[in-house]
Amino acid sequence: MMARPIILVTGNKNKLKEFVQILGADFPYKVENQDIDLPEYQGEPEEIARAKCELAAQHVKGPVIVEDVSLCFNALGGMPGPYVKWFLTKIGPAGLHKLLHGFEDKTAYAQCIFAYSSGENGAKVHIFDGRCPGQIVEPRGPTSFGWDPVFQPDGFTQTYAEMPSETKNKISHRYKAVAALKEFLTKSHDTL
Ligand SMILES: O=c1[nH]c(=O)c2ncn([C@@H]3O[C@H](COP(=O)(O)OP(=O)(O)OP(=O)(O)O)[C@@H](O)[C@H]3O)c2[nH]1
Ligand SMILES: [Mg+2]
Repeated sequence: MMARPIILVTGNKNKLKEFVQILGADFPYKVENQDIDLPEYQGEPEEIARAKCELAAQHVKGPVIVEDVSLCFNALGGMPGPYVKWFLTKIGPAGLHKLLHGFEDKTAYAQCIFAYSSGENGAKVHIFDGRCPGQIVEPRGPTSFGWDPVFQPDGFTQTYAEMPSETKNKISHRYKAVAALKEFLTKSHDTL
């Protein structure tokens, strides 16, 4: 078994909390968090996650996981996408909803990409992509996590913010990506 813990590099406490809840107690590795502020490149979400993972591996010099999240509006060709953090800082959740004012199509998807590297020289970066389709609505519910109040997943009448965290964590973009990551790392358990 891998002797060293896997380091999840993120500065976002809400992401970390959900990651730990979703991962559960039956994960065969020890995971620790390091809050390293990594620069994020521009580009497609997968390229951003890959570059972030390579930088994290250089810092940690061991096994790392990074997460990059996008909120993609279909009417805007996928924007704000990976730049949603900056939109959120400047215009807040209500502003995100207003961006779609002139568009009939309010559909969107939340995308979570995990990238894993063993941290060895030249190691492959493995990508795990989880998506949840939904709609952008007027903000409803607690404002403790990002754009949760404006994202209503398909099949639900509540926004992510309004639903219990156990429900969000069973259907979310993050749930789907963590499930794929967990399956990969659990299967590799004897070889890593
Ligand atoms: O309402 C939300 N529900 C979620 O499930 C969720 N997951 C991420 N986010 C936000 O979307 C942006 C992604 O940017 P991001 O992936 O670069 O994250 P970050 O910079 O905060 O952390 P990190 O890069 O250190 O890991 C940031 O504003 C995050 O707060 C979410 N908001
Ligand atoms: Mg970030």
